[in-house]
Amino acid sequence: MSASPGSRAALATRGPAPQLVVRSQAVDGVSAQLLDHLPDEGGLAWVRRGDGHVGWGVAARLDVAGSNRFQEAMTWWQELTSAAVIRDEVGVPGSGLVCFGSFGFTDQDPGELVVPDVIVGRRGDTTWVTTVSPASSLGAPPELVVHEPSPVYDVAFADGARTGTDWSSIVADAVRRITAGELEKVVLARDLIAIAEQPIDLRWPLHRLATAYPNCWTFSVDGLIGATPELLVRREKGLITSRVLAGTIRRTGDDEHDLALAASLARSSKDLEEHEFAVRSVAEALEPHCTSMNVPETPFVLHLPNVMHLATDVAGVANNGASALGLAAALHPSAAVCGTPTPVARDLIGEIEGMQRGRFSGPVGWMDASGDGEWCIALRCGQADPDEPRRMRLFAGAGIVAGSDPDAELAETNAKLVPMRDALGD
Ligand SMILES: C=C(O[C@H]1C=CC=C(C(=O)O)[C@@H]1O)C(=O)O
Repeated sequence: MSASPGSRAALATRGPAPQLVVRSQAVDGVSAQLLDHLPDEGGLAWVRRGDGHVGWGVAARLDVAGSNRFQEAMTWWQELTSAAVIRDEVGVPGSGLVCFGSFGFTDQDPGELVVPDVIVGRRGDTTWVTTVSPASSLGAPPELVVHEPSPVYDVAFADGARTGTDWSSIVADAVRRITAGELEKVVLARDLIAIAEQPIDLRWPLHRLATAYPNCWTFSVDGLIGATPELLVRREKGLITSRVLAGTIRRTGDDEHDLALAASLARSSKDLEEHEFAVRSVAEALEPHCTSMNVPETPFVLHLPNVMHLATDVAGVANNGASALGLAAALHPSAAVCGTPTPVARDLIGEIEGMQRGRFSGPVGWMDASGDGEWCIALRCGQADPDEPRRMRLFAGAGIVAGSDPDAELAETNAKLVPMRDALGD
């Protein structure tokens, strides 16, 4: 599966939203994994523990950038869904009309919403197919075929915008500026370039990510693929949830030692401080949208195969009609990917990080016609190069506070790059 170079400009929808006819039907006897159904071009995916949905084709698409991007996307989706004729015979989250989407970290980084022609979804024992067609040409549900991805061989990795040593020195600079009182926390990121012998079939790393990181959300949207552990926001039937992560320790592979490390993470004042900034930013952004909110006082330790994180699950009851995307817009950028205070951290990132993040650390997810959906933060991910299909940019960042050690932060970003490196066969 390639990223369909050039699709961004060619398929951009700027005029009135098209009128779509949508039908979701349950299908029996489908035992293949959702990702197995992805064709070799332009597939979309959102999978966790075998559930989720995959899609292909483009029934409608909006490309957005600029300070009004979230509002533009919401208006487009509102118009598209109100004009659509939807026959949903399944009635579970993800059936009916859905779009996949991703947004840049900054206003200038482009993002998109995509409605596929075909969506295959699964929730527990229910598997369904959704077809989306223009009103004039109602399509029949396709035969579900299993496709084999091509293995990725001989991947070489090279520094991206900065060497590790240079990146550590900008972390040291950030620590000085935090100590001087300019700000409290900033999240700094770096990139790594992966170059394979042959064009990269994105389905290969996607399968490996979904297998190795079943508790993460494995995604593919327009050439951005990854397995993220951080749920920015889910809205489902009036319930709003968010999983906030910040504060990290590497795993060693020795279970007993890792348990001791988890205990030290839970006591680390530097990590607890870093985590607290992130929780506060999420709680403050969600508060106007919730009647009652549960924000646990103490984080738990989330164990992933490569790292452990301090984690807090925030929950609330929606008190207004804000869609999942509206909530994601209110939350982005949280202090898990930007810092505190947000504007100062954002400026510092622009000043010293030395690279364009693109859609890394922006919202990535999906939404249905009622506005329910899930938006995660695009972490542990890579961006396929639209001009060179053998190449991907991989990303990782780390939260910097007054007590941060630049070498330890560099090691942390290396641990966060492991999922994508392994998925590409390193
Ligand atoms: C910015 C990243 O992680 C964020 C999410 C979890 C833990 C983080 C940390 O401990 O620094 C970061 O805030 C990344 O994975 O690239």
